[in-house]
Amino acid sequence: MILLLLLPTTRSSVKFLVSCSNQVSYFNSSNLIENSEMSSNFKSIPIIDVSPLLCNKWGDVENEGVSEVVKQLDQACKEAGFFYVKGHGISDSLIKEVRDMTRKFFDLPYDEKVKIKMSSETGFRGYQRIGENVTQGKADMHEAIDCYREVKAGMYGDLGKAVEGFNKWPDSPSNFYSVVSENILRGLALALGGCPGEFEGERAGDPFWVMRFIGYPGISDAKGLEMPENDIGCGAHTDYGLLTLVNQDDEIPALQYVITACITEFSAIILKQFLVSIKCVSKVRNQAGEWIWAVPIPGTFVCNIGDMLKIWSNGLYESTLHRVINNSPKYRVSVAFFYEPNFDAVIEPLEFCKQKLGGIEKCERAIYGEHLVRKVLTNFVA
Ligand SMILES: N=C(N)NCCCC[C@H](N)C(=O)O
Ligand SMILES: O=C(O)CCC(=O)C(=O)O
Ligand SMILES: [Fe+2]
Repeated sequence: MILLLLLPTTRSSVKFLVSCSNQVSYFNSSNLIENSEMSSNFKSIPIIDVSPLLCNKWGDVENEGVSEVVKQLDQACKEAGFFYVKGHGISDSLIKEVRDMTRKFFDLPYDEKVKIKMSSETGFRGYQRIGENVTQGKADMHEAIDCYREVKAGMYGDLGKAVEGFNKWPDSPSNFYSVVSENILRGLALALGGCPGEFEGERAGDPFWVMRFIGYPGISDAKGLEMPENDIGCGAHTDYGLLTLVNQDDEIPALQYVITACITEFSAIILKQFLVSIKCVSKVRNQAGEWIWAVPIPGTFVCNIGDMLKIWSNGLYESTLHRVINNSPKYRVSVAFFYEPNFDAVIEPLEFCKQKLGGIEKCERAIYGEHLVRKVLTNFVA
């Protein structure tokens, strides 16, 4: 399958995205013309076929297919910071059905939607209106339904009180997503140099999963494509747990990541000049990063690492900064599944990850539930 998309990014430049069977590549038109050595500014985002992880019985980790995926996962986490997942075994029709039912819900009149309103009384489960979620001090242009692993009263003591409650939405798709996530995590455990079961038991044997059904309004026709990119669907953030799988609408590029390592092949000066030349400076997060569109590839999930895997890996894997901007006139839906540690798990750099960095502990310890509750309590307008 070859898919070619032209994305208008700024007035003076167009980004080409080419997706073929195992990678998405992008390059910038202005640079292409000036630079005959195309390879130096050509980067690719891997599409990883995780099927060997899903059919593995995990007794035999020497399996050739598994080693190959593990290598790809390791490279993707160290270089791009996110990747596409295919070969996950979830049918195209189910993936689409989940988005369709989400779209149907958001199509309902506000009075209907608000019947399953999220509040502190529901343990932050349920519907939140456009602008209710706040990121970096700004109201986000999205509405959503949040579901969490259900928590009975008293289950996690005082810390768990904020998230006690039951879901306001059927949680059945979470079972499928859990199986895929669990197996990708086994691959990541191997990639880091541990055993496949590293994140089971007390660490993430009872994952505090989260599922968000999200809707992003399109820009109105009157504004057109010249609208400045300030209507942010979801501001720049990292995810909180282990790994995230995003089921995003086909044909609407809106999710963007910062690539942290890939760009080290350019010198920072050349990169800066290049970004100035395409008037892209405001999008730059740091010297080594630019915003990259994670264009939708039907049948895949976009996967990124969260804050807790960053700590467990001692910073070998970064929790990748990302944001959502829906510049299209169409309403966009996505369903994000977050595979997280146990609510009460203590997270500190794993010994074998510390060894890889000369025995130095690069990340501070955390308790997952504390991290989550801190986020949840500050994520919404009063
Ligand atoms: N990982 C999760 N649950 N994502 C929810 C949206 C992230 C944005 C949130 N306001 C924030 O600032 O984190
Ligand atoms: O809608 C998306 O593509 C991503 C959503 C996201 O990043 C989040 O909810 O944490
Ligand atoms: Fe996110």
